[in-house]
Amino acid sequence: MPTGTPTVQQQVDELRQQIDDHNYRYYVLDDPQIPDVEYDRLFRALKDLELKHPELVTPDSPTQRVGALGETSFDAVTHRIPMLSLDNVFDDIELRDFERRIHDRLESDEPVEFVCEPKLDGLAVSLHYEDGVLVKAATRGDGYIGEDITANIRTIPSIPLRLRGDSFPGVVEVRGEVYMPKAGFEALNKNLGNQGEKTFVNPRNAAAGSLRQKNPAITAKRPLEMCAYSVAVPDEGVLPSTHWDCLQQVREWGFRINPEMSLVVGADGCLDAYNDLLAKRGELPYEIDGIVFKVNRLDLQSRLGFVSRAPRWAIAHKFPAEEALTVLEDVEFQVGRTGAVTPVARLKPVFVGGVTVSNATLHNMDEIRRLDIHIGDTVFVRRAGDVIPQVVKVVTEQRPQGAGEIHLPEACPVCGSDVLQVEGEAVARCSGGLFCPAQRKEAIRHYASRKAMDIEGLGDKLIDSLVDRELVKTVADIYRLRKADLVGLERMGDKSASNLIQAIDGSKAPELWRFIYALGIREVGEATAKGLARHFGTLEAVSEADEEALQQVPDVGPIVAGHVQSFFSQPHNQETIQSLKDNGVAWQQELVSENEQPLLGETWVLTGTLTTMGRSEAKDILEKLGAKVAGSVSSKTSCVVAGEAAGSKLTKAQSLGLKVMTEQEFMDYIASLQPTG
Ligand SMILES: NC(=O)c1ccc[n+]([C@@H]2O[C@H](COP(=O)([O-])OP(=O)(O)OC[C@H]3O[C@@H](n4cnc5c(N)ncnc54)[C@H](O)[C@@H]3O)[C@@H](O)[C@H]2O)c1
Ligand SMILES: [Zn+2]
Repeated sequence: MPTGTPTVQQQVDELRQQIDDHNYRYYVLDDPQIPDVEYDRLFRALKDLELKHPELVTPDSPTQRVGALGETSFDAVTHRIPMLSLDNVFDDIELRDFERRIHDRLESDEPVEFVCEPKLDGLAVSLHYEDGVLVKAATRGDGYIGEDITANIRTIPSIPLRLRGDSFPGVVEVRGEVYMPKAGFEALNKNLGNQGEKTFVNPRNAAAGSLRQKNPAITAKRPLEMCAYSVAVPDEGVLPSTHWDCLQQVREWGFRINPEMSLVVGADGCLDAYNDLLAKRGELPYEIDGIVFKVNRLDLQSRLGFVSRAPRWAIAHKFPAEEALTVLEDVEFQVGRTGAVTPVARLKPVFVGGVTVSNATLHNMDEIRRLDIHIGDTVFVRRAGDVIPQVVKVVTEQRPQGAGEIHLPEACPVCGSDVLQVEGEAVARCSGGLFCPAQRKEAIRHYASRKAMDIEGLGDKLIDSLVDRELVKTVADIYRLRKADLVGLERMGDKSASNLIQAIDGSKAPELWRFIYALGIREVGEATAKGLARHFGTLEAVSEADEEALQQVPDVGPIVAGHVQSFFSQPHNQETIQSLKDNGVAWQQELVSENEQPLLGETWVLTGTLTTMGRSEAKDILEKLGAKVAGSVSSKTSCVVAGEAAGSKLTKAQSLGLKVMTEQEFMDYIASLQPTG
């Protein structure tokens, strides 16, 4: 085999092979292996070679054909008029060339009027109506033969099954784009992701994949819409004489046409329309990949005619690509202000969506597994509008040998505390809580908040400055602040600094529940903090309690118990609590006061024989706790205590689905409401 530079023929063959493969994956499988920019590059390279060597052009070259048609489960439909593609321009020079070619062909310098239409990113369909009734719908296929997707098309609400009015010709073909709006695409992908299924790279592939389902019932559930952009009838004389007016006609028949269309004159008008639409791109509820300019007069269109795969009277001006190929160089884990540990992709910088992107979110470990992403992988990055760039696909075929697997770190990269992944929850979290610097600002805010330690004057901005200047690292540092540290920060004067020092001093003796709440233990809100304080009475007792003991507290289940335990098992947390004590923080021991009535407003019923205490004793206890004790069961009953040989009241309570306690459960419950020291 001769080595060295390949011959032109070899280069052409190689490009054709690649393009054919990509066409198949894109049009038939709806699963592209490269982003469009990469594909366009290959296509241009082939076109350029064929331009320089016209003798190498063959009729089956991808430059001479559109789309692709593979094995399909749909019936074939031959298009009466071929469904062609559009030629592209990528800048204003190429656009002016397009205009010049039109003037040359028409042998006239008279300004040409163009209809400007958003280039919806979906797939083209052809819809046939006979006597106003939809009889056949087809995909573009290879431009000559498409797939019969009538049953699927019928599920799309914006497509009329019957034309409106009575002014339509007997035979009508309407063409347009079926697409999936952005919101529907995101919801669909989220759903597919949750079910562990393969997601779509972009709305175009989602639309194509959804429309070409074997089972139309699935298509019916997909959020597809359609906009019409052309019409053909056997006798063209019955149509208006311009493209613009034809579209108005199609609208009257019941189709949606795109509201962003405009009518302009010359390449200058086209460029203005391009810039206007580009500026709107992010706000549109659907995705567009460019703008299409079409000569408005139909007589001029027929004089201009077609080249092999596209009309000469229309051109697509492409927008900057929103997807690009790059390499995942590393994955770092970031700790958010709530402790969420999220993987961030470090990418080889790539220009996409109008900016250079070098980071992308990977969301969580589930996403990493779903994408099957490894360090060193070639990936699709997508940046649509102002949305954070995302890795949407991995080209597994290009994975280098020894590509690194990605693991969730065991320790928080910021504070070293354990990282916990709770079962059933997608997000992993640093367990350092209050004492993880990444979470510090948020934690300090919480600590100082009104319901917690209630330190007046310690506001958000001041906390930012204190943490940024490293004057405060843990909450214990708050108590080491001096007036001199504060003056000058956030416009803090002498007086307000003194006030704050006083407020900090005044916060040193909180109720126990406030202190527990202030620690910011996950899922321990005000009510749970109160329950813990009341049940255990001291912080030591809370911190030493095992999960079983913790679950004795009302509303504390295994998850909250786990959070409490893991918080107190972290040495950092114990150190900071000690440091708070050393700095004079002394919470009050919890004492249930005589008139505290946790069961206020509740109605209880006692039934059957109680063995450890008499009924009246039980009634006394309940009433002291604030409950009313009633003699009969109703839907308003809060709880029924069923002693031995309980009878009809118990049966009734069960049939009403009321809360029922055995005597032992009742004893445990009232014990949990009373102080234990
Ligand atoms: N990534 C890949 O592997 C891969 C493979 C093949 C093709 N592609 C991409 O597909 C595109 C080429 O495909 P194509 O031949 O369908 O051409 P095209 O998408 O560039 O243009 C033609 C299509 O534009 C659509 N369109 C949207 N709005 C329109 C309007 N107002 N008027 C007329 N048409 C409108 C129609 O569906 C029409 O078929 C390129 O963007 C290419 O990058 C990508
Ligand atoms: Zn941490």
